[in-house]
Amino acid sequence: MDKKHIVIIGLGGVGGYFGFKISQFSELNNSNNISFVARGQTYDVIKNNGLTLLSAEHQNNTTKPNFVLSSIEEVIKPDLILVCVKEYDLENVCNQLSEVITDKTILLPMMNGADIYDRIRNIIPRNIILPSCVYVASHIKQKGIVEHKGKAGKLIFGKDPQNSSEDIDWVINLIKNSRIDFDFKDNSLIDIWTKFIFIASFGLVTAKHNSSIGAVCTSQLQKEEATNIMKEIKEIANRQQIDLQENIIKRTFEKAFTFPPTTPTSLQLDINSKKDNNELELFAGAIIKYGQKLGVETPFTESIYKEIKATHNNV
Ligand SMILES: NC(=O)C1=CN([C@@H]2O[C@H](COP(=O)(O)OP(=O)(O)OC[C@H]3O[C@@H](n4cnc5c(N)ncnc54)[C@H](OP(=O)(O)O)[C@@H]3O)[C@@H](O)[C@H]2O)C=CC1
Ligand SMILES: CC(C)(CO)C(=O)C(=O)O
Repeated sequence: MDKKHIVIIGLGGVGGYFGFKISQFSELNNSNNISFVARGQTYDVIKNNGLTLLSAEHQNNTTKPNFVLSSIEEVIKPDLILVCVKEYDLENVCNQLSEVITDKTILLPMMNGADIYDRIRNIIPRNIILPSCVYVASHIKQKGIVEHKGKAGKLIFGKDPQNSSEDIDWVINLIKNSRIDFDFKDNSLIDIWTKFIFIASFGLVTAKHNSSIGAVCTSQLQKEEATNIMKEIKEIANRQQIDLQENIIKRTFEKAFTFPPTTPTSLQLDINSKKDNNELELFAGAIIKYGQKLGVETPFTESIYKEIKATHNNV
């Protein structure tokens, strides 16, 4: 069988977890060519020491891919690209990717957000893009070293609505062989919005209070704030005929209870650690824009958006 060239862009929490599994499987079986694209210090560390994943799932916690590249320009004939960057880097990454992909390159974004497929499609009009969402609690411990906590990460991905008859069995097999917990759906839209309702509400509330997933489930105020945001997102989904479960809010809290209570969200970490960039626009900005477009009032999201902006100098 032909070896495939699989490229992972962004070796942070998500790329460092899912990309690690794909790379280590291919390394052990010599089954594919793997390239990691990392920048700055992350590039130096991975080039010299490989990528380290601290996780109860892996005794051997290092993987060395076939190639470590310091920029997307160096990517040659990729078959599959995992895009594992934060939303504020997405357009920059896609613009660079459009220069190196072939007609056959498949893109698998592993990101939060309800509009990721459309944003990639705006820049890359014809390739197969597999819409997805991921659940995993993992973060950069130090550059090139990723730490995973709690349950196994999960990937839910689906057919490209624009190219639904294309054969992507090899991608599904790759994910399966790499021992990634996954579901593959004909249509992954409901799953993407199910994740969005969870992460947008919990992300915004944990960011505002610098709290945790457990605190949003147990504090009366935080629970109420998250519920109000969820109601707005549910209405936005309804208007687009995305049939979220009737009891989605209750189910979302049940799902949240399955995380260790002290789990932070990535938005909370970024905002409260005063990083230069964060994904506030991916969550609050997107809800407000969808609301304006679809005629749905979003007062609770607007208010938390303003509060976070007013109280965090980095936003
Ligand atoms: N972490 C988590 O637990 C979860 C995160 N998500 C979502 O997944 C997405 C990715 O998040 P996460 O992995 O946490 O983000 P991280 O910030 O941990 O990692 C993103 C990485 O992408 C790198 N990067 C960005 N642009 C480029 C580029 N042009 N070339 C090479 N590397 C690049 C960044 O490099 P640098 O370090 O130099 O900035 C960074 O290392 C987000 O949408 C997030 O919301 C979803 C589920 C869980
Ligand atoms: C809550 C969590 C960890 C779940 O995957 C997440 O998606 C995030 O923090 O962005």
